[in-house]
Amino acid sequence: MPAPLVIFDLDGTLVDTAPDLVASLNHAVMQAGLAPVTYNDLTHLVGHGARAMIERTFALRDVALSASDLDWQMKEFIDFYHGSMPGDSIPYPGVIDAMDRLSSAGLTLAICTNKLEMLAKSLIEGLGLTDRFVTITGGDTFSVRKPDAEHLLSTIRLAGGLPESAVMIGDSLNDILVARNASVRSIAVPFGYSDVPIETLEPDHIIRHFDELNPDLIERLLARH
Ligand SMILES: O=C(O)COP(=O)(O)O
Ligand SMILES: [Mg+2]
Repeated sequence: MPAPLVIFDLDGTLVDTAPDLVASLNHAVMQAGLAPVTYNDLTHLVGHGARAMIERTFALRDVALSASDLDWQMKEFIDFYHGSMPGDSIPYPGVIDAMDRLSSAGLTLAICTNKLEMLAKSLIEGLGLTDRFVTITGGDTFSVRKPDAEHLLSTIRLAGGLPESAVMIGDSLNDILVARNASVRSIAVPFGYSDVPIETLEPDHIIRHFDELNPDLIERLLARH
């Protein structure tokens, strides 16, 4: 039986990336004449990767976006975001200690995010956290992304784990849905970028702070499987 595997979502779960996402998005869309977006807008824009975030921003402003404009916007967004990493993005309070507790107890850690894999890996590298994760997969790593079960199941396979001994931790609908679709236990956090109260997503468990994340909790959740 492989070691239990704890899989983190990235934006809004492991790292508070909102300031840099908003700044990079505005860097791109303001060049196209759009009014800047705010943190509150972000909860409705983030979740399906950069391309969807740009498309949703144009839709929010009721401005048409051609395929070539989208390519140009993507390049502006990615160059700005990547160029300023890690920027003002910081891991959420207590998450480093929580990862220490899990790793010390022999659990394995991975990341399953809808961010582009390259951006996710650069950010984690910039924060000095790369060595903590056995696998980091992004929205473009496979042909599908969260909430498609295969994104999570493939991440678990790459990490050498098993769905029945894995727990997914996330802040948004896609994270709880992908866990449910893959028959994997889920934990939700309330401090991320969900556009609805996380209780309504019906995760298996909710933690208010990473102080609550420990090997015992993971054991208990997996025992209920
Ligand atoms: O960047 C996004 O759109 C979503 O990223 P996440 O899956 O890490 O929350
Ligand atoms: Mg998230």
